[in-house]
Amino acid sequence: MSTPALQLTGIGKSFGDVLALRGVDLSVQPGTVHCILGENGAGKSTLCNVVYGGLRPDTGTMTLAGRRYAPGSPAAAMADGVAMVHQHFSLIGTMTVAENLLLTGRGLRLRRAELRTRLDRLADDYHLRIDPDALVSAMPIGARQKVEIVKALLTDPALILLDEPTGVLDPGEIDALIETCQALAAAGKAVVLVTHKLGEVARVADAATVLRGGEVAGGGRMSELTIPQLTTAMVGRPVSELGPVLAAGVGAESDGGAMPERRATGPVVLGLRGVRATRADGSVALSGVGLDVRAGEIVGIAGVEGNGQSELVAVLSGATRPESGTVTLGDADITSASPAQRTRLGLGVVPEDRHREAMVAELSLSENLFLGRLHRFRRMGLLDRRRMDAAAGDLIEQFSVRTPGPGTSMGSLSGGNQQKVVLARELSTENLQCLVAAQPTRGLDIGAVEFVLNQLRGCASAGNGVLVVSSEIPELLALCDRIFVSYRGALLGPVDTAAATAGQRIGELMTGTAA
Ligand SMILES: Nc1ncnc2c1ncn2[C@@H]1O[C@H](COP(=O)(O)OP(=O)(O)OP(=O)(O)O)[C@@H](O)[C@H]1O
Repeated sequence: MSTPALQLTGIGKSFGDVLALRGVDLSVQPGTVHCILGENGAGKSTLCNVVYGGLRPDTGTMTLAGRRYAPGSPAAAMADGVAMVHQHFSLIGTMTVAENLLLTGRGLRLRRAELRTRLDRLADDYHLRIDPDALVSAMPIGARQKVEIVKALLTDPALILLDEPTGVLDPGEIDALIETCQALAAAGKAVVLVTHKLGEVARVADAATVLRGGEVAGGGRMSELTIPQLTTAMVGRPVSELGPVLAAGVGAESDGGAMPERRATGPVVLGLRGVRATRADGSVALSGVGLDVRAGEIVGIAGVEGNGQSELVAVLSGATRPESGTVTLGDADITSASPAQRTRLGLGVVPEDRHREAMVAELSLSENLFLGRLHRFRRMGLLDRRRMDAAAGDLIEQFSVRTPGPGTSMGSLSGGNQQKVVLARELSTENLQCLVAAQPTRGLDIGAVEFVLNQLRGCASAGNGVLVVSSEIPELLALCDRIFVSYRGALLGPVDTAAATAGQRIGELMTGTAA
């Protein structure tokens, strides 16, 4: 075996009382893709940030290509040949791709013409073609992700860390990213890929390491490992106990039982009639959409990113006012209602961009759980924090949020745990009639995905309507009574989810190749 591109020995890192990493040993070979797996809060991002110089480890040592390595900052890590693509995007939306890259490349003294040559080379070598003149805010999420990767590669790193890059991508974009990772490894670079998706691990990893509670819980070369072994190390229980959707995802049998059967017999709780909306650039986002969601049913919306799904959720949440058409919740016309009024009327919304739209990083977990509902805990004008924290404690336990307690700041939770908090809040909306959930399982570990799917089923079984917008077709098929496909601002379908060909039919509608 050659000298490892990266070697970690006994790395430990705490945040106050939270031991995020304990005694982590890791060896990444050059020319390989090394996947890091683990439940939400297992320490994956912390590990990447330690290697990238954003965090200093409390214990342990690192070597890079055999040389002692202790970066004091990301700039120092970059100078040593390490690059990182973070979970959250860092591009400036009001600037073009080239402007963003030149800003990053300042330290490299890149000139505009030289940048174009470099971009052409990266496009050829790593399947990363991007339009330098495109305005970032107008680009779909998958294209922005590519720009983030290009930005990281401009320094020609020997080691590149990708922290959950595929969470926001659709299947076609994931295929492209996998090709990029393989091309990077073929060029001799070491790629560290954090992911929750075991299908990707099976396709792309040469080696894998599982973190659990900040410790290495398993891993090795993929030629000597199976996906069910990795899953067991990750969740700490046998794969046979996973539910059917997830077991299928890891290629295992399950005794998790059949899907519950439900009938859509209730009244319409959420209704859209002739809803039209346009984007900032004047293009049509929703072209007269009509949809009914009934009490007790789960309706799914699939679609390739950029076909109107995000705008549909924005219209439902009250973030965007439609140009024409109506939206009703139960008997109430909520077309012009504010987000807060919608919450009071019983609409729960889990937006796609939770980080920006659904949480306040500086506030505590408790405050985030009861945002807009603090009146419940007021007594004679004063906030009864003890009662609020106790109620938060119940939700934290119910949703297995990994945190020291309800007073912890929301921003210090791991990405997946932040998401669980938003779900917990919206599912516990008072007088809930309908829940709208955009990409509800994005960024969650497989145990948490199973939990969320069961919560959504439970929400419908309790007599609420549920509308799920997701790019995860197997999850939609396992969950929904009816599925529509969002295509160029219209809803196509519904697709009969009981039909054996449902998945194929959805794929055809998504890509516009349906007869
Ligand atoms: N800046 C911080 N301050 C306090 N605690 C932190 C901070 N960053 C991370 N943590 C804690 O360290 C632990 C590990 O978090 P980390 O983000 O590394 O997990 P992760 O495996 O990347 O999770 P996810 O899959 O949800 O993104 C968590 O308990 C998290 O709350």
